[in-house]
Amino acid sequence: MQYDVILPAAGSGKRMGAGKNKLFLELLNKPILAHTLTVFQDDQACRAIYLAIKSSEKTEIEELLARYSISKVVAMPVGGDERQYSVNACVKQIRAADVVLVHDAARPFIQQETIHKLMQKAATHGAAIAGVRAKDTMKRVSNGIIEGTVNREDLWMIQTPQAFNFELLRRAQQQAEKDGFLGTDESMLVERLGEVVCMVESDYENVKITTKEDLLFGEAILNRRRGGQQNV
Ligand SMILES: Nc1ccn([C@@H]2O[C@H](COP(=O)(O)OP(=O)(O)OP(=O)(O)O)[C@@H](O)[C@H]2O)c(=O)n1
Ligand SMILES: C[C@](O)(CO)[C@H](O)COP(=O)(O)O
Repeated sequence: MQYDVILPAAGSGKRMGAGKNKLFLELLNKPILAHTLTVFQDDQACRAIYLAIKSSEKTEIEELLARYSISKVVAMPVGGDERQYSVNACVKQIRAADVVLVHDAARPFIQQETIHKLMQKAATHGAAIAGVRAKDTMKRVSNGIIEGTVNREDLWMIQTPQAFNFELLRRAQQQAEKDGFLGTDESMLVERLGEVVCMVESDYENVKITTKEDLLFGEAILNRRRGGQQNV
């Protein structure tokens, strides 16, 4: 079984505060984007990569693909002002596919085991997303006042990849576009169609590099993996 992957990489990295797209920041002397691309380049189950980019970064990304021998990128559409629009720009480039994964390019630590579980679940159930159980108590707050505590037993922190039967993903994106609906992940677009979305437990290392603290965590993860240290 194979899958195609959409990697939205057209963000601005505002919360990182680096003054540039955070995906060009390096972890152990390799750009975050290169780390993420390498995961899918090295996965024999990955047939093709669709990469949403900023038009101003096209040359830099082409140089990065050459430097890291990334040959599976088949399209680099220009992304939109919102993550959802960047993903949709890639969806519109795909003529036909069975299972398509959507994965934040800012999540370089995804493990192949999780990817393959998602691919298989989406093939049989239509939609499956990665996540981990909430570790902190979650509360609703209004104007600085606690309104209530959410039952943590049912709460998951959602990640990517999010895997879909391609026709379902395309239909969900088309309906959201028609309705002017903007979500924060692809699962929301499928949920609003009334379709079932399955949860696949990922791991706490699959963080999205968002603020500068995540860079410290990320380098620690890579050092541990390179050192082969399991229980650190
Ligand atoms: N208009 C956008 C916004 C985000 N992304 C991508 O979606 C992923 C997750 O988005 P996020 O972590 O929010 O990245 P940024 O939007 O760059 O960060 P910020 O919100 O801090 O600006 C990233 O790989 C980012 O490049 C994208 O392709 N197009
Ligand atoms: C898709 C996502 O990574 C799931 O947690 C998250 O919603 C992306 O949010 P962002 O603000 O676009 O980074």
